Amino acid sequence: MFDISPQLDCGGRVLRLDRPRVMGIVNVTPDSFSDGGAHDTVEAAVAHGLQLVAEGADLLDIGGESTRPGSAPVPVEEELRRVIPVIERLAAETAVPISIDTFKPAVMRAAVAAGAGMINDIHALRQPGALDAAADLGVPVVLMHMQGEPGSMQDTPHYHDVVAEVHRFLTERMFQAEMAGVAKKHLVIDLGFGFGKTTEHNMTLLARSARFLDLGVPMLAGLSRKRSIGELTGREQPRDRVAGSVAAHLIAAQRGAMLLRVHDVAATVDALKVWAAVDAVPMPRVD
Ligand SMILES: Nc1nc2ncc(COP(=O)(O)OP(=O)(O)O)nc2c(=O)[nH]1
Repeated sequence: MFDISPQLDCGGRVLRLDRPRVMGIVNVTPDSFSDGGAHDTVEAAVAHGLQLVAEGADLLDIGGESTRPGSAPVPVEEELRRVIPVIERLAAETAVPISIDTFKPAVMRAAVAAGAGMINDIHALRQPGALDAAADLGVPVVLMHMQGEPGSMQDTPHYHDVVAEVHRFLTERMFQAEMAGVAKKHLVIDLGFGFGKTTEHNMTLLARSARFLDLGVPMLAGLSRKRSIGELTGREQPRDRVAGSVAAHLIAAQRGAMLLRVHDVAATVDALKVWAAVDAVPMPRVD
């Protein structure tokens, strides 16, 4: 139906998109909303990344700056200090693609030089220099929708039609990326759950996420342990939101997401195995 690329070439490490793939989150931050401080040393972050691969993660997403609502910006030198040693070690010690979760061009460039094979940019390459960096680096890049800035995005999110507005934004960012020289085969889109959106906005986007398949590129879904899951389930603590997160990501996969960005890899991998077994059952013949 849509000629979505069957794989992503992540700096020589190929990620086949024959089934939904699990992106394990490694936050090397003191203040990430769900696991801040748990892995904020090189050793702890590397150990956590290796653990996620052992649990079945198909790729890892390394982040050095929390983007939770109300988060404070991190200087580029500090972000580099946090993530580069971790990327170097994980790129050497595991064979899965490594993604860098950053919107700073300097961090993108240093991370790819250190062994990252994908850029995950919550600002969709809108920072000065980011489009050129992505074009120069020639690796897949995730373009995510955000309304506003992390510091204030959850104050009063408002849309006339959230699906149409997010679709328009991603269409425009894809156009800008391709005009700057980023190959379409390297583009991934992300609806940006929780980034300037109420729970109602998030659930509307999740329900209609198949609407975005006409953009012709893989879609990433990131709902893991987020506030909306907490609101729907009554689970105050992010670590208690595993079941709700797995349910949301299974729905995202069923509606076309090919990359699932999660904290709880083992639970997500298990859920996808059950889904795959059911999905493999041939449709009844219609004579
Ligand atoms: N592409 C993409 N990247 C993201 N990066 C961070 C977070 C926020 O989650 P987390 O990393 O767990 O928390 P924090 O930003 O506090 O480190 N969510 C997304 C997302 O939904 N999509």
